[in-house]
Parts: sequence; structure tokens; C-alpha cells
Amino acid sequence: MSINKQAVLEQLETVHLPDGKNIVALDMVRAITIDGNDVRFVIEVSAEDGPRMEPVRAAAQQVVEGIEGIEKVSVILTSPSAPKAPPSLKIGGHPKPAADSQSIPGVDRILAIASGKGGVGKSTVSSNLAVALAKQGRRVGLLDADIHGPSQPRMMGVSKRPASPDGKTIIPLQAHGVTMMSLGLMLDEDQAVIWRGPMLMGALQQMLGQVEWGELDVLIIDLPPGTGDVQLTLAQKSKVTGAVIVSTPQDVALLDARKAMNMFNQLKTPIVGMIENMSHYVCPDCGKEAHIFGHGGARAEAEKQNLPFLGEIPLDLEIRLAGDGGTPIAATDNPIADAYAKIAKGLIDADMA
Ligand SMILES: Nc1ncnc2c1ncn2[C@@H]1O[C@H](COP(=O)(O)OP(=O)(O)OP(=O)(O)O)[C@@H](O)[C@H]1O
Repeated sequence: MSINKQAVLEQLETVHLPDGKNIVALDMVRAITIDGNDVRFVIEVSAEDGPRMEPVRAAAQQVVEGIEGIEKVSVILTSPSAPKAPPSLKIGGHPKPAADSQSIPGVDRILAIASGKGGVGKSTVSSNLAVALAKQGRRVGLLDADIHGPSQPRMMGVSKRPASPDGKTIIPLQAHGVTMMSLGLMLDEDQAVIWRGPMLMGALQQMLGQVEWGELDVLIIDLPPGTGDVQLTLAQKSKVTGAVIVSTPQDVALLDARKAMNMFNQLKTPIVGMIENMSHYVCPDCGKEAHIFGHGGARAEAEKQNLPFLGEIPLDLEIRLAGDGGTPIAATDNPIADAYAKIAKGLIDADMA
């Protein structure tokens, strides 16, 4: 028997609190994840109730363990302990149930930039691609959904707190011809983000739903690395046109990229193609090309997976310096900008941006 979320919820409806209401009706069950024969979920309780809720947790585990075919059940009790949201903007909070996957009014396409592994340059690709597309006349938005480590404010050179005239809608900022928003703009730069899953999901949904994006040809979303809740929420709750996978050429990054691709396949999010970042290094002194992380791995992987290969970006100090300085290299006339321009053109020609 295949295990589905509905079957899990039905069992959980039989777990009641002392006041008689069940934990599903009370909206306490979060983040149900079914992984083969294993099931994981979270029960959210108030901080005061926490210690008294262990029997409820145990009961929830027991009833789900009773479902035929389930081998392992992990249930975690959590209570909100997130830092306070910026008062006027109400970022955070629980995700509101979305009936179906939603499109964003005025936004024609959503492109998610993803990677399996951290640090492969996904955020750098996102900002440069956004700028390169804007330079080619597209109306582009950039949403920094890398909520654990938002880096777009630094890379795009913005630090102003977005306005919210009515305390509900959020007015995004403009930088290098791109309309952008990042949770980083709501936080102090060195504030660690320790929000738990459900809070993050709420924040993400708010960023998608409450930001006044205006009319956009494409909204680029810089995802966190890996295959976590943000990716799942995004793919399930919004109409993502496609995902672009960024990888460095070496095996370990490709291994993780494969996991990310599997996730998108399972979520039925089309994969637009792969980009190889840090593809090669040209020594500025002698002009010799070196392949520090190997070369061509992402292209070969794309071929293997029958996916388009969108292009390669060299490893270059100028790219890092430009990103750190708040002006993506794609916004300059440095010849390296051509690499991003080429990928942007490919996306436009494929009607993906
Ligand atoms: N092609 C490149 N050449 C040189 N430096 C690069 C290149 N791409 C990215 N970098 C640098 O590598 C570092 C990591 O890049 P970036 O933050 O874009 O990666 P990421 O995959 O988004 O990371 P995270 O996992 O933190 O989200 C940054 O300092 C960035 O400037």
C-alpha cells in the first residue's frame, strides 16, 4: 500500500487534546514528509504547553506507526521560539493554506535557481542572471529565498529596509534594473536566522504574496542549497515555471545536484537546464587555463539526464569582488559579463525569461 499524507492526517485526527479537539483540527501538525516507508512530521505546541505534550506526541507516533506499510515514524514537538518579526511587515508566522499552487499576479514566469550543495555559486548566478536579463530588456524580479543565509542585499548592493505603507504589502527595492526583495533586508546583516521550518515557510509565502512585484517577465528565485522545506513549499505552493540547477564541475557537487534534480522531478517542476559555475580558471598572469574543480562535469551530467546545458561561468576573482562590492559583474562591461549574457539570451530564446 502506498502511504500518502491524507492517510497520515486521518490517523492524526484520532489524537485529541484534553479539551476534546484533535491535533489536525487545531492545526498543530506541520511538515509531514513521507520518504519511502518513513514518515516525519512536527507537532507545534506553545512554549508553556511543551513539556505536557509528550503523551500527545507519543500517541501521534503510535497511530501513524499503525498505518500498514510504515516502517519508521519520527515526530518532533516544537514551539515557536523565533525572533520577533519586523513589526510593521509581519514577516514570519504560519504559512496560510493555499488551495492550489498559485501564480503571482503580474508575474509571467518564475525561475527557481537551485543547487544541491552550498557554496557552488547559486546566489552569484542568480544576481548576475537577473541583471543580464534586465540588460536584455526583460522586466526582472529577484527574490532571495535563501532564507538561512540571504546574500542578495550584499550582492546587489542594497541595504534599505523596504517600505510597507499599509503594514501589509511590501514595496520591493530596485537595483541594477532589477526589482528585488530579500528577507535579509528585514534583518540586521549579522543577525543569524534561526527560524524553524514553519516560520520560514510563512515568511516565504509572504514574500511571494505580499511583495508588490508589479509587472514582471520573470521572477528569479534564489533558493537555499539542498532539498529542504523552502524548495518543497515553493514548488508546491507557487507555479514555478522551471528550475535551473547550478553546479560546480566536480563529482561531489554533481552528486548533490542530482538529488536536487530528483526532488524537482518528484515535485513535477520542470528543470530548465544546468549551469556549470567555476568551470575553469584563466591565470591572469600567464593566461593558462586551469580546471580547479574539474571541467565539463555539469555538461556531461546534463547530457546524461537529457537536460539542456545552459552554459558555463569561469572561476574568476573579478566575479567574487563584484559580488562582494554590490555590483554584479553582469552589470559592468567586463568581458566576463558575456558568459551571463549568453545564458540569459538562451533563456529568453527558450521563452523561459
Ligand atoms: N564564478 C565564480 N568565480 C569566483 N568566485 C565565485 C564564483 N561564483 C561564486 N563565487 C564566490 O563564491 C562564494 C559563494 O558563492 P555564492 O554565495 O553565490 O554561492 P551559493 O551557492 O549561493 O552559496 P550558499 O550555499 O551559501 O547559498 C562567494 O564568495 C562568491 O563571490
